Amino acid sequence: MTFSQILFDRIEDIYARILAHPFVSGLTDGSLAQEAFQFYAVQDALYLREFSRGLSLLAAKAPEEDAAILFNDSAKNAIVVERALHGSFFAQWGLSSEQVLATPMAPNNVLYTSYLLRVAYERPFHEVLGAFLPCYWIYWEVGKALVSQGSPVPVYQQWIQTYASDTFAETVQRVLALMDRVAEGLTEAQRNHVSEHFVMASRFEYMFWDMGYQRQPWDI
Ligand SMILES: Cc1ncc(C[n+]2csc(CCO)c2C)c(N)n1
Repeated sequence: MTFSQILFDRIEDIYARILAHPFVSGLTDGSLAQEAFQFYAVQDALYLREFSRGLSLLAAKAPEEDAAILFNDSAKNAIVVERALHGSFFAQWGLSSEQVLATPMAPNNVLYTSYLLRVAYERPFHEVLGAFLPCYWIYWEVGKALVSQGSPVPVYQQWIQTYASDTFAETVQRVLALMDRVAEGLTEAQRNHVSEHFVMASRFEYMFWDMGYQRQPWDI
């Protein structure tokens, strides 16, 4: 059993809850309210800016050149994807970049991005990798799970295809291979730290979809 398989076993329940969440099932059956998807997409643009900064830190800590290339590319890509969102989805909805970037972050988005950046600034490479891995892996798994059903809503279909694409699959497989290679040199205690970050970030992935579905307000 590879280390990444052990990691995925730890989030089996979280992953099942993600697939069953009405935000995710609503993408394929078309029942997800457009307003909830819009809320999610705006929050995701804000998330991607922070995530990209975290990836730059991960690249700076990379122990080998190939890993540095992978995460520097990904850091750039997260910003390119954020801008592409502005150019397509947001333009269709009549939202300007200024409006999107002036939107306050919702509570679960603050939680998730603050956690990622704290780990990225403070912890060693293997732990940062554990925290950033669910972002790649869960989106790929969800993309693969949804693509055969597709969506009657063109915007949702476009979203599904992004994450079920071969180019995205290739990136995720590289990150997974790196995780397995890095794990070979870790002690049991170090592996446990990786696993704790992996589980925590996976919880935040669930909470991010739930944030979109609820259009999560600040209660105070
Ligand atoms: C909450 C949230 N989690 C994961 C992703 C997916 N994702 C974002 S950046 C990136 C790698 C670099 O492009 C990946 C896989 C997302 N969009 N939003």
